[in-house]
Amino acid sequence: MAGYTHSAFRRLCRWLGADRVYSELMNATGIVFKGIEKELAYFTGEERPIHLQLYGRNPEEIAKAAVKVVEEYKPDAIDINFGCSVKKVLKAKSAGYLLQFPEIMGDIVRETVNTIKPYGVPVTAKIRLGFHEDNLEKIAENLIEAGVSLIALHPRLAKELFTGKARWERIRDLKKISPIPVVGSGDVWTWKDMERMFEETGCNGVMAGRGAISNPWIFKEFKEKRDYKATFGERIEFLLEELKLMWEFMEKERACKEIKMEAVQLFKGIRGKAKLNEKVMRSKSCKELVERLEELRLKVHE
Ligand SMILES: Cc1cc2nc3c(=O)[nH]c(=O)nc-3n(C[C@H](O)[C@H](O)[C@H](O)COP(=O)(O)O)c2cc1C
Repeated sequence: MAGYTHSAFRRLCRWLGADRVYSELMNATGIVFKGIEKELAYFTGEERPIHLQLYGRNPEEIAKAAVKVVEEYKPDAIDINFGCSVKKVLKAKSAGYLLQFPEIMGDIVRETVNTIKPYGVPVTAKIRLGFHEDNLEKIAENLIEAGVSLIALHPRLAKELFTGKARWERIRDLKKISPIPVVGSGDVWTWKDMERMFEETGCNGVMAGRGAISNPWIFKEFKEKRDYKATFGERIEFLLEELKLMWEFMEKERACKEIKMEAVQLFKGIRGKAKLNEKVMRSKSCKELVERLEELRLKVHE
């Protein structure tokens, strides 16, 4: 998930029980013309299996970007994003915009599958139901015919963004017609939602999105089949650990800015979150941020 699920966060999720992870989406045009952004593509062996995710508009360009990424990073799969519907990508007529054109989606997958075949890396896709209207069957047919290996479905329309409810029954419909694995996404807030999605849809995998950002312990909960409310101290430890891991591949001050977004998410379930957010957000330098987090950690242990 853009802005959150870099290598550091993914490693922590794997340690907490996630079975596989996806990178943030990366722009194929940027990769072809400017090179790969290390902060987005970087991962360690502990994260495997990992899908590195691309988005774009032009089949040849996406295939070219895929070759670059595969040669340099050797991911377990290349995923193509056809779901993102933020203004910037829609303006570029890419990602979620393409849900209106299932044939082009098929062309993109076919070109990428054929181009990276010699490397033995599968191509997967992340989709929504359609753009203005639900076009799932047509989209799935084109992707499957083009050789996609797995489809992850967030069953909302692109124009709906995150409004309304994810229509899980459409994950079940896709599963019924699909000869390849189907992963369900959408409104998975607790480990019980994960269980329910498996049961109600018959899907092969469940993808935790926003629920994992505010509660990465969701994976541990699912594995252990029990509620686990992480303490305040554990949340602070998580942030300090994440920051330390981020410094491996991200400039120090930048990492400190980025981690603040995750802090806000992790403090959601905590009493006195407004004060905490202020304390963390107001820190003006990396040094100050770390000092404040360390201080909060000590308070817990007092
Ligand atoms: C801030 C944010 C960033 C996201 N970035 C990505 C992304 O880079 N790639 C992707 O496939 N999905 C992305 N998603 C969509 C999620 O993967 C997921 O499909 C969606 O949030 C629905 O699941 P949820 O209700 O469990 O969050 C993003 C969602 C959010 C809220």
